[in-house]
Amino acid sequence: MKSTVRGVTAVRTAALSLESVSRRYGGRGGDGRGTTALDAVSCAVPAGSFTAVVGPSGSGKSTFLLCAAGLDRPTSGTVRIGGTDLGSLSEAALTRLRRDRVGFVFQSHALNLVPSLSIEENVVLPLVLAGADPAAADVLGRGRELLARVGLGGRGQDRPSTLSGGQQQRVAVARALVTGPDVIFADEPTASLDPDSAALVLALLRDAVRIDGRTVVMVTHDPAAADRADTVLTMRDGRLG
Ligand SMILES: Nc1ncnc2c1ncn2[C@@H]1O[C@H](COP(=O)(O)OP(=O)(O)OP(=O)(O)O)[C@@H](O)[C@H]1O
Repeated sequence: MKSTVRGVTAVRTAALSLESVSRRYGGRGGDGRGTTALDAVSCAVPAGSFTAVVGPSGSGKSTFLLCAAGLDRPTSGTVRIGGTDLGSLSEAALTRLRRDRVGFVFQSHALNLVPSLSIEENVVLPLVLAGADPAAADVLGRGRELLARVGLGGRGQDRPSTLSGGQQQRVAVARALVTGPDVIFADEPTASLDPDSAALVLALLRDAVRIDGRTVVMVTHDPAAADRADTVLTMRDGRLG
């Protein structure tokens, strides 16, 4: 099945699609009593692409990410991840979808990792939460493979606090990849990093797309980060412009 979104013919296999998604806070919006943070936003993100979402402060980027990732429910409209309509899911099913089919990299490296777990345990946490045995050879192997991939092969037994901010963000990217998700959402993943660490994190996200065929959607204020994307979506006053 095909549908037309913003004048672009989008196949149903888009990794992520939004159809006329609105999110209003605290009132009806447009009448001075509330805020329309997202205003009938439609877009289709093809599988295997890297999309940056940019725009001025308050334009709705975070709200876009929260709704697109199933962390918040839109007031109206439809969000699909891998063809699944998030609005049709119960809270429990939505939680499972976020765990199994979505990866997250947040802005603050301090918030990304669980301090009491080793780095390797952090990487495989989504698998363990889904019921995998943390001691199983394939789980351990996957964790080690991904840590080697992000250049931290020897650090698996260490705690996150022993790593630099940039190294912690690289662990967060490894964890975001561990389930082979439909979409990886990254919210300002380079905001707290020096330029060299930021470049490394962006290269890893780029490789996730180029090598693994993953789909990355990244909110950023950083022009250098947006430059690495295939597509740049610009938000203004809750709309894509
Ligand atoms: N929980 C909330 N309750 C009420 N209003 C909100 C809420 N979250 C966001 N808003 C409002 O929605 C609009 C869009 O906010 P949002 O955080 O999505 O913008 P942003 O582009 O991510 O901004 P920034 O770049 O500063 O992080 C703003 O007017 C904001 O004040």
